[in-house]
This record gives sequence, C-alpha cells and structure tokens, in this order.
Amino acid sequence: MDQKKLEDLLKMLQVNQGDLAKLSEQQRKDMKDYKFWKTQPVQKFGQEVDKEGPIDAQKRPEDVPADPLPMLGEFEWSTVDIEDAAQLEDVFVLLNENYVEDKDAAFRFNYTREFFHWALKPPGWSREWNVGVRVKATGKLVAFISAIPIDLAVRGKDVRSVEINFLCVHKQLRSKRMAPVLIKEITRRVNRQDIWHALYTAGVVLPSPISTCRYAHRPINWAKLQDVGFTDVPAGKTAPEMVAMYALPGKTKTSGLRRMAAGDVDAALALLVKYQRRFELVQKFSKAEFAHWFLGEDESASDDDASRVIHSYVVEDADGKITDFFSFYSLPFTVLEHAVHKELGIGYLFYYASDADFAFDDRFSAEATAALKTRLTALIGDATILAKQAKMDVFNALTSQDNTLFLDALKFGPGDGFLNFYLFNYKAFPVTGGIKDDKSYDTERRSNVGVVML
Ligand SMILES: CCCCCCCCCCCCCC(=O)SCCNC(=O)CCNC(=O)[C@H](O)C(C)(C)COP(=O)(O)OP(=O)(O)OC[C@H]1O[C@@H](n2cnc3c(N)ncnc32)[C@H](O)[C@@H]1OP(=O)(O)O
Repeated sequence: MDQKKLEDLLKMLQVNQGDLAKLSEQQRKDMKDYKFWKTQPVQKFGQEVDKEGPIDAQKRPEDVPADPLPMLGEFEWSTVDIEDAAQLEDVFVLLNENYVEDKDAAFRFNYTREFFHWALKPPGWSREWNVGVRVKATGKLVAFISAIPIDLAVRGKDVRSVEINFLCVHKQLRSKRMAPVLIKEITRRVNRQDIWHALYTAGVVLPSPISTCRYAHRPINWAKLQDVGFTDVPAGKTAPEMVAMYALPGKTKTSGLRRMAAGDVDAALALLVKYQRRFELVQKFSKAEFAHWFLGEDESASDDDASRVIHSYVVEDADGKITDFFSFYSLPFTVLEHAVHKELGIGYLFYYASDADFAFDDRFSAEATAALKTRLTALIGDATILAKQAKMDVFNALTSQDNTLFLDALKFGPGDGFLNFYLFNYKAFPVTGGIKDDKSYDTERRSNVGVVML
C-alpha cells in the first residue's frame, strides 16, 4: 500500500486537525512565544501540578462584560442560528472550504443538517454559543467557533464545562490573530452562563495537553480507496491480496447483538457509567444526553438509511440483560469529479462498554485483560462489519479508552495524526493516552481518557 497517500487521506479525515499545514508544523514553541496562550488560564509547559483544580480565582457571571469584544472595522459578530437552514449552510460552506486543506479540491466533508444538529444541539445547548464573524458589507461568514455544555469529571471530580469545537478562520484571514478573539468571545459567552472550564482537542501542540492520543485507521473498502486514488498496491503485493487482507465477514458474530432502541437507554447508560469509572477523564451523561448522543435525532431512520449519523448497538444476553454496548458515527466525504464514486464513507468509533472484566478486582490482571480483549475484539470487529454495511470505507479510532486492546488484532494501522486533549482553567496531572514514548500502542497501561470528542 502506498502508505503515504493513505495517510494523507486519513489525516484529512480528522475533523479536529483538518489543517495539514499546522500538522506538519511539528511540536511546540517556547512558552514566551505563545503570545495569546501565555495570557490564558491554562497549564504552562512543564509546570508542576501540586493539586488538581481551577487555575483562576472564582468569578461570578456579573463580573464578566455583558458586551462582545470589539471586532475589527470591516467585520461583525454574528450569532449563527443553526436551526435556520440558510445560516447552517453558511457554516457548511466555511468549513468545507477552510477546515480541511485539500489542495486539489477533490474531497469535501459532507456535513449535513443531521450531523450538525446532533453535534451542536445536545440537551442544554445554547444559541449564543455558535459564534460567527461576518464581513459587514456582504454578510459572508468568515469565522466560526462553537461550544456545547458537558458534565466532565476529572479523576472523580465534577468539572462543569463546555466542549469547544469547529474553530475555523477563513484561509484568507489566517495569521491575523482572529482565533484568539474568537476564543475570548466564546469564553465570555460561556462565563456569562456561569461555566468556567472547557475541554477541547487539537492536532497542534498548545500549552499544555493533559493527554495525547494517536489516530488509528482500519481500511474497510480497500478496493474503493484504491479506485479514488488514495492507495496503491504496495511492492510485493497484489491488489487481490490487499482486498483479501482487509476483507470482512458479511455478518456480525456476537449473539444477541442488535441496534439500540429507546427502551435500552437506562440499561445501556448504567453499563456505560460503570465501565467508564475506570477512566480519569470522562463525560457524565444524563439520561437525556445519553439518548441524544446515542439514539440521535431521528429514531425513525431505517437500518440502511445512509443519512444516519449515529449507530448504536447493544448485546442482550439470554436473560434479557444488556451486557455490552458500542457506537460509531458517520461523517462522509463527498468525492468531487470522479466517474464512479460520489462519496467516501467514514466511520468513527465513539463510546462503548462491556461487562467482560467487571468480575475481576484488578482490571490489569492477565485474566481480566484477556477477558476484555477477547470481548472487545469481537464487539468492535462486529462494529467494523456494521460500518461496512452502512457503506463506510474507512473506520477510525483513537488510542483512548481500552482501544489498544483490539487495534492490532482488528488491523487498525497507526496513523501519523495525534490528538491533544486540553482543559481550560483547570490544572491536572497527565492522563495516559494509550501510546508509549515511541508512539506505539500502549497495550499494557492502555489509556485513561474515557471522553470521546467529535
Ligand atoms: C470557559 C470557557 C472557555 C472556552 C474556550 C476554551 C479554549 C478553546 C480553544 C480553542 C479550541 C479549538 C478546538 C478546535 O476546533 S481544533 C480545530 C481547529 N481548526 C482547524 O484546524 C481548521 C483550520 N484552521 C483554521 O481555521 C485556523 O488555522 C485556526 C482558526 C485554527 C487558527 O487561526 P490562524 O491560523 O489564523 O491563527 P491566528 O493568527 O488567528 O491565531 C494564532 C493563535 O491561535 C493559536 N491556535 C492556532 N490553532 C489553534 C487551535 N486549533 N486551537 C487553539 N489555538 C490555536 C496559535 O497558537 C496562536 O496563539 P499563540 O501561539 O500566539 O498563543
């Protein structure tokens, strides 16, 4: 396989690090050169943490200015109403053309209304937190940033937070310090609603990651990836050999596996909560949040509905007990100007849980590890089969959660993208990200990152 080309494609698929230029701009600057970030309540590089907790002294919403920061002459702030089709379209256009660097303009994220409603409208979402910048004269949207509320827990401590995502500045307005203004404005709007912490991820290194995970990619439809020019037959191999290597069974294997239904929410949520207790950085889902994130907006979507964003499954044993749960979401690419293929399906592993190691006192013991490894390999193997049935051509995962237990066995190749996790206004000890010093999968310590961001 032409590893380089495939890697290039797969890098473009990472929503959180769409900017390839930034990606290659490896590693960090000196702290003093982070002109913006050194003014913010974030951990400095190498800063010793004595005790975990907030960085800033406690403030009240009324201490925060009620009005937006001034915006440069020709631009103006614009709260984007994502329930308005035309305004949502503005966001798609901005992100399509500026979020992913694809010089040949051969591919675009196929953002849909369904995807954005799922990603940006969980329970408690705020209209004010979809912040845009428009050109005054034309109304053109040239920058965007979003926040959604989450109940985060860091090593068992509740940290009411927001998740920041989809920060984007138009290519022609890059390096003009617009990003810091957007970040300050979203901070102001979030603080006005009495929230003082944030979780965010980025491919770039900023002060200072609490954890770093690696991307892993599992080609599902190798022949199609070759057709669209992403991959070549590697030396010493033939195309049929490559197809055979990545071939998947037509049917899932786990008995009792079925799509999650509304009636499963209580049991699946309880299972997820219990499973996630092992991790140090987790999202605490309310019942309503769980239903939103895992059933999605459109419960009536049929099994083969290609527009389905979130796919959630449970395993029910003979006694009617939910023993396992997994989910993945879809964010496809549109393939431009290709004679045969119009779309490339991309699946992203989301949350999962299993009771496979619950009976063991020490989850890192050989027996507990073997039990969980066997079960997760079967479950996520089935997830790749279901992803294939849902017309996905590549399946992505990180080294977070307990993923390193199954990545190799299921032929997820290590990508060269890394994802850094950050906390705003909260200092904390590092959290393991599932990679060793040499960046290979850490199958022993695994990861203590439980939270999964879009
Ligand atoms: C309590 C509530 C708090 C809420 C807020 C919590 C914090 C949220 C933080 C945001 C989480 C976002 C999560 C996501 O969505 S990550 C996805 C980010 N988006 C992309 O990669 C899309 C393509 N790229 C772009 O659109 C632009 O290059 C962006 C907008 C990224 C930067 O625009 P531009 O290239 O024109 O630069 P500038 O001149 O305006 O500004 C330069 C300053 O910006 C710092 N920079 C560069 N990239 C990032 C980055 N990804 N996160 C944070 N900071 C970043 C940089 O170090 C420098 O600061 P300093 O080095 O001088 O100090």
